[in-house]
Amino acid sequence: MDAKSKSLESSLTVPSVQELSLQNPQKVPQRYIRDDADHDFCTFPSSDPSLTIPLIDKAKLVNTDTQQDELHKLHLACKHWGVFQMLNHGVSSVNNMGNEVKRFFELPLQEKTRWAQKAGSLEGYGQAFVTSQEQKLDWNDMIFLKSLPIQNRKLDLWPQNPPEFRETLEKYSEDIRDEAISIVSFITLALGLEDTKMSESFHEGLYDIRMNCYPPCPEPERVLGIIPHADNSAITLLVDFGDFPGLQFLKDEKWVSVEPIDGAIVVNIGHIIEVMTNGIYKAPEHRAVVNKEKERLSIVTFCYPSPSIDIGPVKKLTDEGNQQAYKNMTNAEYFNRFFNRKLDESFIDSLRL
Ligand SMILES: O=C(O)CCC(=O)C(=O)O
Ligand SMILES: [Fe+2]
Repeated sequence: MDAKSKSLESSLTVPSVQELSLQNPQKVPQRYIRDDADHDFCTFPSSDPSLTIPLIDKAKLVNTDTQQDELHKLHLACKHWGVFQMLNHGVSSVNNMGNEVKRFFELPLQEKTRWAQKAGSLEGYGQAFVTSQEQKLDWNDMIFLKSLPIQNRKLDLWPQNPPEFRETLEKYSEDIRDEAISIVSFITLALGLEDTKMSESFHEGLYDIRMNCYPPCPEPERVLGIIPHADNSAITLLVDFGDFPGLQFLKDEKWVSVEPIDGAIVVNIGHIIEVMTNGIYKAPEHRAVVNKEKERLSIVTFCYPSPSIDIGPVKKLTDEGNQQAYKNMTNAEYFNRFFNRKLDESFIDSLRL
C-alpha cells in the first residue's frame, strides 16, 4: 500500500467487479486476493447470544413507559459494540430506494458509466480510496452521492436511469436525515446529556450516500467486499438488501456477522461521535465479505453534523474529572486530516491527545 500522504478525495479508475463476475472466471484476478498475514476470515456463529449485534427497538424509545430501559440498552450497545440494529424505525422509503439501486446496478455498464466519477472527486459511479495501481481492490462496485444539504448535490452524477432514481433518493435522504436526528438525540439522552446542540446540528448536517453492489465471487474466502475500517461519520445508517450475512463487526477481536433483518437499519458509531463522547462510544471496525453465488446490495448513509460546529469532546464529558482524550478541531481541520491521512496509519489515533 502506498504510504505517502496524498489527498484521498479522488480515486483511480478500476474495472467493474460486476463485469468481472459476469465473465464467471474460475479464479479471481490477483489484484483482489487478500493474503495478508493479519487477515483472519474466521467468523463466529451469531447463534451465540453473547455475540449477536444488539437490537434496539425505536418503538420502545419513543414510548415513555419503556424509554428508560431502552435508553440503557442503547447506552450498552454503543459502549460495548458501537453498533446496533434499529427495529421499527421511521424510514418508509427504504424499500423503494432498494429497488431503485437494484435497477441501477442491473443496467449495462455503458449506461452506468454515464454517471461515472470524474477526476478529483469521489462522487459518482466507481470506487473509493484507490491511490496506486499496486493497491489491492475490494470486491465491490459503488455509487457515492452527496445528498444533503441540497446545495451540495452534483446532479450531473445523479442517475436519471432508472427514471425514479433521483426522486426516490430525494425522499430517502430526507427520511434518513429525520431518523439520524432522532437517533442522535436518543444517543445524547443515553449518555445522560440534555439533548441540546448535538442533535440540533444534524438538521443542517451533511448526508453522503454510498450504494454498494457486492457481486458473487468464485473465491469468496480470498477477497473482501470492503476492507476493515471504521467510518469517519458521526453515525452511519446502513440498510442491507442481502439475504446472507455480509457485514461483520470486530468485537473483542472476533468478527461478528450482522444477520440481515427485514425492516431494520444497522446503525454504527463513527469517529466524530467517538471524539465528541471523549471515547465513551467508539467507532467499531467493520468489513464486508462476499458470497459465491449471491449478490448483495447495501445503502449506506454517512451522517455528519453541521460544518459550522467544531469537533471535539463535549465539555460535560471532560468536566467530571475525565481527562480530555481527543483534540478539538474545526470541521474543516477534521476533514483535512481525514483526506490527507496515511492509508497505513490509524486515523483515530491521529486525533488523540
Ligand atoms: O456494505 C456494507 O456492508 C459495508 C459498507 C461500509 O462499511 C461502508 O460503505 O463504509
Ligand atoms: Fe463502513
